[in-house]
Amino acid sequence: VKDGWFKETSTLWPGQAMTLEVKEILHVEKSLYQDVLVFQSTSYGNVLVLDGVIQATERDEFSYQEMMTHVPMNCHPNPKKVLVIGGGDGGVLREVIKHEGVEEVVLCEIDQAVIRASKFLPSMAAGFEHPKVKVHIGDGFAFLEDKVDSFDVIITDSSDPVGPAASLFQAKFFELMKNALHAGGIICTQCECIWLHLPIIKEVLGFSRKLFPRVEYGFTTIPTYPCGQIGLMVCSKDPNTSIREPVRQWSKEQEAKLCRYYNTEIHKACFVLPQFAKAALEAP
Ligand SMILES: NCCCN[C@H]1CC[C@H](N)CC1
Repeated sequence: VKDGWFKETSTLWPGQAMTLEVKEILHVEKSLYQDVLVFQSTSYGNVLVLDGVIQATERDEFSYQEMMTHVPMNCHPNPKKVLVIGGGDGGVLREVIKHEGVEEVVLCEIDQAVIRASKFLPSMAAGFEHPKVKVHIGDGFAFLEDKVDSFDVIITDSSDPVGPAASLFQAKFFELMKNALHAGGIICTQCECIWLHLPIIKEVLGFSRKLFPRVEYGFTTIPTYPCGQIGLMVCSKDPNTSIREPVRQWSKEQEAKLCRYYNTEIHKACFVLPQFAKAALEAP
């Protein structure tokens, strides 16, 4: 933090940086895996930063958490068992339990320090309170090694492929997720940005298309992520899952009560890509 401003730089977005004005530093910790920072910003609420990269701000996190959760969940007819890999800030958990049919959601987070830091973003940490939630501290890779036919939906809410989350962007991990899914199971993974990472996205789509009969790539808008948007890749084991069309939807009133970003129209719209991305990413 310099002159009261936090600057987000990364080799993953060379030559550009998001800066947020800092009101107060709330928490600094060096965990076993990464540097953890929480600060109160002047305009985006409290901000969670891992290894210098913005993970969530109170003002705009709902865009990412809602889309990463409700797009896959509403593609499944009756999701009961849900697994979240990563997501130690609690945001996705908070969204998953909005689906009443869910019986259990397991969170597998490698770094306990992230869960501790999430207490500084109470609207997200609230996700941990629910009786349906079970927390496992460990590596998602190792956790999935002995899981077969266990989950209806798996959401990989990871940081970027540099550091602790690097292994979550490799083909082997997607094989593990596929094996851990029930028949008809659906995965959703954080899948970077079309303005910055077309090669990474292309690679992930490539091996996913070999593993799953249905693969779709979409994005959501979120001011404090690089280039103001982040992608999500949704895959289904069932070739008949449309993914672009939800099989479940809330009423307009329910939607208004439960969500600030997600709705049925934006579920469909998020998969509409601009020409440069469509050309680069469409199946060969
Ligand atoms: N649950 C926190 C979200 C983690 N995903 C982010 C995607 C964009 C990245 N630059 C940083 C992590």
